[in-house]
Amino acid sequence: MTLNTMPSTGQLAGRRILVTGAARGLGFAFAQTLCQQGAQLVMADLRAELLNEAVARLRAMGFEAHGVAFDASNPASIEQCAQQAVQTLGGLDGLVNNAAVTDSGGKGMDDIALDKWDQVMNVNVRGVWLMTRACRAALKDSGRGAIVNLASDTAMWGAPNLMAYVASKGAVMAMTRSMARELGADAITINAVAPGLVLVEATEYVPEHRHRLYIDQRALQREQGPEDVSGAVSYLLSDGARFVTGQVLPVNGGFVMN
Ligand SMILES: NC(=O)C1=CN([C@@H]2O[C@H](COP(=O)(O)OP(=O)(O)OC[C@H]3O[C@@H](n4cnc5c(N)ncnc54)[C@H](O)[C@@H]3O)[C@@H](O)[C@H]2O)C=CC1
Ligand SMILES: Cc1ncc2c(c1O)C(=O)OC2
Repeated sequence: MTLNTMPSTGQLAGRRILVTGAARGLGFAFAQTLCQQGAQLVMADLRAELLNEAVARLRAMGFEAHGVAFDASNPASIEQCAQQAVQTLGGLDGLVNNAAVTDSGGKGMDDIALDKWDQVMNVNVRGVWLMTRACRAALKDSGRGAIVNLASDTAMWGAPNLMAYVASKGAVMAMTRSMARELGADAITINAVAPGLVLVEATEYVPEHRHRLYIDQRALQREQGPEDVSGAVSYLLSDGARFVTGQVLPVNGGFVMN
């Protein structure tokens, strides 16, 4: 029995959207919300097994979701993933560049390993560029293409012991602005969402005092969950945001403000 079958009235009704890093955490929450808003999805991730479970969960709710395993650090794999998404969905109206290496080791800047730095940059920065490029033609064909990149408010306040990650998310914000001016020619919007510290599997390791610091400094003094972010992503992919591009939207309960 499915209560949620194919809404035709949501703000994303009929939109074909690729969400990367959708096997768990924020990406999975986005996938669920976008489906609830009427979208058809390809969910892509490195963790194939976890991805299959995630796709099965959404399908069991009556949604149209497909899984594609890929590695965002591998240019050929990105190209293949984009092609498969376009083929599976019969075109593409939206892209959420959510996949990222979020564990940059928790080390101070003196101790970041060179290969960790390279991995963070290759996935979080180069991956966003290459996936956006790989999806560009299909998003142009859509006539209403929209892209959302995941930034982080750590890049705004300068979180310590996360320097590679912070640098990568600063790059995502800057790329979003530059790409917006190029993609405007194809009537494609591109924006970034910058969440604060969100309680998900990936941040379970974050010490209690860091969570406390975030909560105490927020205008809204409580923990942030993935469902606190998905509305912003859905909005930026929707027709209501058709004249919003090149922007970074902090979604953090009023921690850093811009
Ligand atoms: N959790 C948080 O507090 C915050 C997260 N963000 C951003 O939100 C997004 C999602 O974050 P989380 O759900 O916490 O992260 P996560 O660590 O669970 O990663 C998201 C997904 O990306 C996938 N992934 C990692 N490397 C990949 C690769 N090479 N190729 C393909 N997929 C890969 C993972 O398998 C995972 O399913 C990220 O861009 C992150 O930087 C931003 C601000 C706060
Ligand atoms: C350790 C840690 N602290 C704060 C944040 C993150 C994080 O991983 C993050 O991804 O966005 C905010």
